[in-house]
Amino acid sequence: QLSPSFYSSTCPNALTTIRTSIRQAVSRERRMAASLIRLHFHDCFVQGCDASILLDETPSIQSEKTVFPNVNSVRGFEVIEAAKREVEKICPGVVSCADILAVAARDASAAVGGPSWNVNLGRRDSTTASGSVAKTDLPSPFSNLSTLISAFANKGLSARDMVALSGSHTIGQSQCFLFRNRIYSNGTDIDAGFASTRRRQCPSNSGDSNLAALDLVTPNSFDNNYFKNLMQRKGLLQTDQVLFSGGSTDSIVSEYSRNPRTFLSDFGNSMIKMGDIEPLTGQNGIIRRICSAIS
Ligand code: HEM
Ligand SMILES: [Ca+2]
Ligand SMILES: [Ca+2]
Repeated sequence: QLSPSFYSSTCPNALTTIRTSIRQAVSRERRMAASLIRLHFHDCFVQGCDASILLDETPSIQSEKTVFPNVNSVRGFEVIEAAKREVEKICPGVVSCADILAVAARDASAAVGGPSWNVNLGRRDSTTASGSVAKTDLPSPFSNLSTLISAFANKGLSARDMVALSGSHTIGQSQCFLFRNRIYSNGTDIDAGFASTRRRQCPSNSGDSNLAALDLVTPNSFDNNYFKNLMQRKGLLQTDQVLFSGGSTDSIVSEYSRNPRTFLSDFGNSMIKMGDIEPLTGQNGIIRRICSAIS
Protein backbone atom coordinates (compact mmCIF):
# COMPACT_ATOMS: atom_id res chain seq x y z
CA GLN A 1 0.00 0.00 0.00
CA LEU A 2 2.97 2.29 -0.57
CA SER A 3 2.28 5.06 -3.05
CA PRO A 4 4.34 7.76 -4.80
CA SER A 5 1.88 10.46 -3.64
CA PHE A 6 1.98 9.53 0.06
CA TYR A 7 3.30 12.95 1.18
CA SER A 8 1.53 15.11 -1.40
CA SER A 9 -0.75 16.70 1.17
CA THR A 10 1.26 16.22 4.40
CA CYS A 11 4.61 17.42 3.06
CA PRO A 12 4.37 18.55 -0.56
CA ASN A 13 7.97 19.82 -0.64
CA ALA A 14 9.56 16.70 0.84
CA LEU A 15 10.81 15.31 -2.47
CA THR A 16 12.38 18.54 -3.75
CA THR A 17 14.02 19.10 -0.37
CA ILE A 18 15.56 15.63 -0.41
CA ARG A 19 16.68 16.04 -4.01
CA THR A 20 18.49 19.30 -3.27
CA SER A 21 20.31 17.66 -0.38
CA ILE A 22 21.34 14.61 -2.39
CA ARG A 23 22.46 16.64 -5.40
CA GLN A 24 24.69 18.71 -3.13
CA ALA A 25 26.22 15.63 -1.56
CA VAL A 26 26.88 14.01 -4.94
CA SER A 27 28.43 17.18 -6.33
CA ARG A 28 30.76 17.27 -3.33
CA GLU A 29 31.74 13.64 -3.89
CA ARG A 30 30.54 11.71 -6.91
CA ARG A 31 31.08 8.31 -5.28
CA MET A 32 28.38 9.20 -2.76
CA ALA A 33 25.79 8.33 -5.44
CA ALA A 34 27.04 4.75 -5.37
CA SER A 35 27.18 4.64 -1.59
CA LEU A 36 23.58 5.81 -1.21
CA ILE A 37 22.22 3.24 -3.67
CA ARG A 38 24.06 0.52 -1.77
CA LEU A 39 22.83 1.79 1.59
CA HIS A 40 19.21 1.43 0.47
CA PHE A 41 19.91 -2.12 -0.76
CA HIS A 42 21.52 -3.10 2.53
CA ASP A 43 18.56 -1.62 4.40
CA CYS A 44 15.92 -3.46 2.38
CA PHE A 45 17.56 -6.90 2.71
CA VAL A 46 17.43 -6.80 6.53
CA GLN A 47 13.92 -6.55 8.07
CA GLY A 48 12.74 -4.83 4.87
CA CYS A 49 13.15 -1.17 3.91
CA ASP A 50 12.70 0.24 7.42
CA ALA A 51 15.88 2.29 7.97
CA SER A 52 17.13 -0.39 10.39
CA ILE A 53 20.62 0.04 8.91
CA LEU A 54 20.76 3.64 10.14
CA LEU A 55 20.41 2.82 13.85
CA ASP A 56 23.43 3.06 16.12
CA GLU A 57 24.27 0.36 18.62
CA THR A 58 22.64 0.70 22.07
CA PRO A 59 22.00 -1.79 24.87
CA SER A 60 18.64 -2.60 23.25
CA ILE A 61 19.62 -2.26 19.56
CA GLN A 62 21.93 -4.69 17.81
CA SER A 63 23.31 -2.41 15.13
CA GLU A 64 23.68 -3.56 11.54
CA LYS A 65 26.48 -1.06 10.94
CA THR A 66 29.05 -2.96 12.92
CA VAL A 67 28.86 -6.37 11.22
CA PHE A 68 30.18 -7.84 7.97
CA PRO A 69 29.46 -6.90 5.18
CA ASN A 70 28.53 -3.43 6.46
CA VAL A 71 31.32 -2.64 8.90
CA ASN A 72 33.96 -0.25 7.46
CA SER A 73 32.12 -0.54 4.18
CA VAL A 74 28.65 1.03 3.89
CA ARG A 75 28.74 4.79 3.87
CA GLY A 76 26.51 7.82 3.39
CA PHE A 77 24.90 7.93 6.85
CA GLU A 78 25.68 11.63 7.32
CA VAL A 79 24.11 12.47 3.95
CA ILE A 80 20.82 10.82 4.93
CA GLU A 81 20.96 12.49 8.33
CA ALA A 82 21.49 15.90 6.68
CA ALA A 83 18.56 15.37 4.30
CA LYS A 84 16.43 14.34 7.26
CA ARG A 85 17.35 17.56 9.12
CA GLU A 86 16.21 19.62 6.12
CA VAL A 87 12.94 17.70 5.87
CA GLU A 88 12.33 18.03 9.62
CA LYS A 89 12.61 21.82 9.24
CA ILE A 90 9.66 21.94 6.84
CA CYS A 91 7.53 19.03 8.12
CA PRO A 92 8.53 17.86 11.58
CA GLY A 93 7.75 14.25 12.38
CA VAL A 94 6.16 13.42 9.02
CA VAL A 95 8.67 11.81 6.65
CA SER A 96 10.33 8.53 7.58
CA CYS A 97 14.05 7.85 7.33
CA ALA A 98 13.23 4.72 5.31
CA ASP A 99 11.46 6.84 2.68
CA ILE A 100 14.28 9.41 2.64
CA LEU A 101 16.72 6.58 1.94
CA ALA A 102 14.58 5.22 -0.91
CA VAL A 103 14.25 8.69 -2.48
CA ALA A 104 17.97 9.34 -1.97
CA ALA A 105 18.84 6.17 -3.91
CA ARG A 106 16.65 7.30 -6.83
CA ASP A 107 18.05 10.85 -6.79
CA ALA A 108 21.59 9.48 -6.59
CA SER A 109 21.01 7.35 -9.68
CA ALA A 110 19.57 10.28 -11.61
CA ALA A 111 22.43 12.54 -10.49
CA VAL A 112 25.06 10.34 -12.16
CA GLY A 113 23.22 9.70 -15.41
CA GLY A 114 21.30 6.63 -14.28
CA PRO A 115 17.56 6.10 -14.56
CA SER A 116 14.93 7.81 -12.48
CA TRP A 117 11.66 6.24 -11.31
CA ASN A 118 8.63 7.03 -9.18
CA VAL A 119 9.51 6.05 -5.63
CA ASN A 120 6.79 4.39 -3.62
CA LEU A 121 6.37 6.08 -0.25
CA GLY A 122 4.71 5.53 3.11
CA ARG A 123 7.31 3.29 4.77
CA ARG A 124 7.75 3.80 8.50
CA ASP A 125 10.91 3.37 10.55
CA SER A 126 11.80 0.38 12.68
CA THR A 127 12.47 0.52 16.39
CA THR A 128 14.92 -2.36 16.07
CA ALA A 129 17.86 -3.46 13.98
CA SER A 130 19.37 -6.87 13.40
CA GLY A 131 23.10 -7.28 13.06
CA SER A 132 22.72 -11.05 13.02
CA VAL A 133 20.27 -10.99 10.09
CA ALA A 134 22.59 -8.59 8.24
CA LYS A 135 25.31 -11.25 8.43
CA THR A 136 23.10 -13.99 7.01
CA ASP A 137 20.78 -12.18 4.56
CA LEU A 138 23.15 -9.79 2.81
CA PRO A 139 24.95 -11.54 -0.04
CA SER A 140 28.67 -12.16 0.43
CA PRO A 141 31.06 -11.24 -2.41
CA PHE A 142 32.43 -14.79 -2.25
CA SER A 143 29.11 -16.48 -3.11
CA ASN A 144 28.48 -18.69 -6.11
CA LEU A 145 25.60 -18.13 -8.55
CA SER A 146 23.07 -20.42 -6.92
CA THR A 147 23.69 -18.84 -3.50
CA LEU A 148 23.18 -15.39 -4.99
CA ILE A 149 19.99 -16.43 -6.74
CA SER A 150 18.56 -17.84 -3.50
CA ALA A 151 19.59 -14.78 -1.45
CA PHE A 152 17.54 -12.62 -3.80
CA ALA A 153 14.71 -15.14 -4.11
CA ASN A 154 14.43 -15.03 -0.31
CA LYS A 155 13.52 -11.35 -0.70
CA GLY A 156 11.06 -11.94 -3.53
CA LEU A 157 13.50 -10.87 -6.25
CA SER A 158 14.19 -12.86 -9.42
CA ALA A 159 17.53 -13.73 -10.99
CA ARG A 160 16.78 -11.05 -13.58
CA ASP A 161 16.24 -8.48 -10.79
CA MET A 162 19.54 -9.59 -9.27
CA VAL A 163 21.44 -9.09 -12.54
CA ALA A 164 19.82 -5.70 -13.18
CA LEU A 165 20.49 -4.51 -9.62
CA SER A 166 24.09 -5.76 -9.72
CA GLY A 167 24.40 -3.38 -12.68
CA SER A 168 24.75 -0.60 -10.11
CA HIS A 169 28.35 -1.86 -9.88
CA THR A 170 28.71 0.31 -12.99
CA ILE A 171 29.66 2.99 -10.45
CA GLY A 172 31.42 2.92 -7.09
CA GLN A 173 34.39 1.16 -5.63
CA SER A 174 35.52 -1.92 -3.78
CA GLN A 175 38.22 -2.55 -1.20
CA CYS A 176 41.11 -4.83 -2.12
CA PHE A 177 40.42 -7.57 0.46
CA LEU A 178 37.03 -8.20 -1.14
CA PHE A 179 38.48 -9.10 -4.57
CA ARG A 180 42.05 -10.19 -3.73
CA ASN A 181 41.41 -13.94 -4.03
CA ARG A 182 40.00 -13.47 -7.49
CA ILE A 183 42.86 -11.42 -8.93
CA TYR A 184 45.50 -13.82 -7.54
CA SER A 185 43.59 -16.95 -8.52
CA ASN A 186 45.24 -17.53 -11.92
CA GLY A 187 41.86 -18.93 -12.90
CA THR A 188 40.36 -18.96 -16.36
CA ASP A 189 37.40 -16.73 -15.59
CA ILE A 190 39.50 -13.56 -15.30
CA ASP A 191 41.24 -11.62 -18.04
CA ALA A 192 45.00 -11.90 -17.39
CA GLY A 193 45.81 -8.28 -18.21
CA PHE A 194 42.99 -7.05 -16.01
CA ALA A 195 44.14 -9.24 -13.13
CA SER A 196 47.68 -7.94 -13.41
CA THR A 197 46.53 -4.30 -13.51
CA ARG A 198 44.40 -4.81 -10.42
CA ARG A 199 47.23 -6.58 -8.56
CA ARG A 200 49.32 -3.41 -8.75
CA GLN A 201 46.96 -1.58 -6.36
CA CYS A 202 46.08 -4.67 -4.34
CA PRO A 203 49.17 -6.48 -3.03
CA SER A 204 48.83 -10.11 -1.96
CA ASN A 205 49.48 -9.40 1.71
CA SER A 206 48.84 -5.70 2.33
CA GLY A 207 46.61 -2.83 1.24
CA ASP A 208 43.37 -4.44 2.40
CA SER A 209 41.40 -1.22 2.13
CA ASN A 210 42.89 0.07 -1.13
CA LEU A 211 40.11 0.98 -3.52
CA ALA A 212 39.47 -0.04 -7.12
CA ALA A 213 36.59 0.90 -9.38
CA LEU A 214 33.97 -1.81 -9.80
CA ASP A 215 33.68 -0.73 -13.48
CA LEU A 216 37.16 -0.16 -14.85
CA VAL A 217 36.01 1.64 -18.01
CA THR A 218 33.39 4.18 -16.86
CA PRO A 219 33.59 4.19 -13.04
CA ASN A 220 31.74 7.47 -12.76
CA SER A 221 28.83 7.00 -15.12
CA PHE A 222 25.77 4.91 -14.74
CA ASP A 223 25.83 3.01 -18.03
CA ASN A 224 25.85 -0.63 -19.18
CA ASN A 225 29.62 -0.94 -19.29
CA TYR A 226 29.60 -3.23 -16.28
CA PHE A 227 27.98 -5.93 -18.41
CA LYS A 228 30.45 -5.45 -21.25
CA ASN A 229 33.24 -5.92 -18.72
CA LEU A 230 31.72 -9.19 -17.51
CA MET A 231 31.66 -10.53 -21.08
CA GLN A 232 35.40 -9.80 -21.27
CA ARG A 233 36.02 -11.55 -17.92
CA LYS A 234 36.80 -8.19 -16.30
CA GLY A 235 34.36 -8.33 -13.41
CA LEU A 236 36.06 -7.17 -10.21
CA LEU A 237 34.24 -9.23 -7.58
CA GLN A 238 33.77 -12.95 -7.83
CA THR A 239 30.03 -12.29 -7.55
CA ASP A 240 30.21 -9.95 -10.55
CA GLN A 241 31.90 -12.52 -12.77
CA VAL A 242 29.65 -15.42 -11.76
CA LEU A 243 26.79 -13.60 -13.49
CA PHE A 244 28.60 -14.40 -16.75
CA SER A 245 30.54 -17.62 -16.44
CA GLY A 246 28.56 -20.26 -18.24
CA GLY A 247 25.49 -20.23 -16.01
CA SER A 248 21.82 -19.35 -16.32
CA THR A 249 22.32 -15.57 -16.13
CA ASP A 250 24.75 -15.30 -19.08
CA SER A 251 21.92 -14.47 -21.46
CA ILE A 252 20.69 -11.59 -19.28
CA VAL A 253 24.21 -10.13 -19.06
CA SER A 254 24.61 -10.27 -22.81
CA GLU A 255 21.18 -8.75 -23.36
CA TYR A 256 22.05 -5.80 -21.06
CA SER A 257 25.44 -5.37 -22.73
CA ARG A 258 23.76 -5.10 -26.13
CA ASN A 259 20.80 -3.05 -25.00
CA PRO A 260 21.51 -0.25 -22.53
CA ARG A 261 17.93 0.98 -22.56
CA THR A 262 16.60 -2.37 -21.42
CA PHE A 263 19.14 -2.36 -18.59
CA LEU A 264 18.25 1.17 -17.44
CA SER A 265 14.53 0.54 -17.48
CA ASP A 266 14.83 -2.87 -15.79
CA PHE A 267 17.09 -1.32 -13.17
CA GLY A 268 14.45 1.26 -12.23
CA ASN A 269 11.73 -1.38 -12.05
CA SER A 270 13.87 -3.69 -9.92
CA MET A 271 14.72 -0.81 -7.56
CA ILE A 272 10.99 -0.21 -7.10
CA LYS A 273 10.52 -3.93 -6.39
CA MET A 274 13.42 -3.94 -3.92
CA GLY A 275 12.04 -0.81 -2.26
CA ASP A 276 8.76 -2.61 -1.64
CA ILE A 277 10.33 -5.35 0.53
CA GLU A 278 8.42 -5.75 3.82
CA PRO A 279 7.63 -2.11 4.62
CA LEU A 280 6.27 -1.06 7.99
CA THR A 281 3.01 0.81 7.34
CA GLY A 282 -0.07 2.10 9.13
CA GLN A 283 0.40 1.89 12.89
CA ASN A 284 3.54 -0.23 12.63
CA GLY A 285 6.90 1.39 13.28
CA ILE A 286 7.56 5.05 13.96
CA ILE A 287 8.73 8.26 12.30
CA ARG A 288 12.18 8.89 13.77
CA ARG A 289 13.29 12.48 14.41
CA ILE A 290 16.89 11.60 13.74
CA CYS A 291 17.74 8.53 11.72
CA SER A 292 20.43 7.04 13.92
CA ALA A 293 18.29 6.64 17.04
CA ILE A 294 14.79 5.95 18.24
CA SER A 295 13.42 9.27 19.29
C1 HEM B 1 24.62 -9.58 -5.91
C2 HEM B 1 25.14 -9.48 -4.71
C3 HEM B 1 26.04 -8.35 -4.34
C4 HEM B 1 27.24 -8.46 -3.73
C5 HEM B 1 27.90 -9.74 -3.27
C6 HEM B 1 27.78 -7.14 -3.60
C7 HEM B 1 28.98 -6.85 -2.98
C8 HEM B 1 29.56 -5.60 -2.97
C9 HEM B 1 30.87 -5.34 -2.43
C10 HEM B 1 31.79 -6.36 -1.78
C11 HEM B 1 31.13 -4.01 -2.62
C12 HEM B 1 32.39 -3.25 -2.21
C13 HEM B 1 32.26 -2.87 -0.73
C14 HEM B 1 33.54 -2.32 -0.14
O1 HEM B 1 34.55 -2.23 -0.82
O2 HEM B 1 33.55 -2.00 1.07
C15 HEM B 1 29.98 -3.45 -3.28
C16 HEM B 1 29.84 -2.14 -3.64
C17 HEM B 1 28.69 -1.62 -4.19
N1 HEM B 1 27.49 -2.28 -4.35
FE1 HEM B 1 27.22 -4.24 -4.31
N2 HEM B 1 26.91 -6.24 -4.13
C18 HEM B 1 25.82 -6.93 -4.58
C19 HEM B 1 24.68 -6.39 -5.12
C20 HEM B 1 24.41 -5.04 -5.14
C21 HEM B 1 23.11 -4.47 -5.35
C22 HEM B 1 21.83 -5.26 -5.50
C23 HEM B 1 23.27 -3.12 -5.33
C24 HEM B 1 22.26 -2.03 -5.47
C25 HEM B 1 21.03 -2.16 -5.86
C26 HEM B 1 24.68 -2.87 -5.12
C27 HEM B 1 25.26 -1.63 -5.10
C28 HEM B 1 26.60 -1.39 -4.85
C29 HEM B 1 27.24 -0.12 -5.08
C30 HEM B 1 26.60 1.09 -5.71
C31 HEM B 1 28.56 -0.26 -4.63
C32 HEM B 1 29.65 0.82 -4.57
C33 HEM B 1 29.53 1.51 -3.22
C34 HEM B 1 30.53 2.61 -2.96
O3 HEM B 1 31.38 2.93 -3.79
O4 HEM B 1 30.44 3.18 -1.84
N3 HEM B 1 25.32 -4.06 -4.99
N4 HEM B 1 29.04 -4.45 -3.47
CA1 LIG C 1 16.11 -2.74 7.07
CA1 LIG D 1 29.95 2.73 -15.57
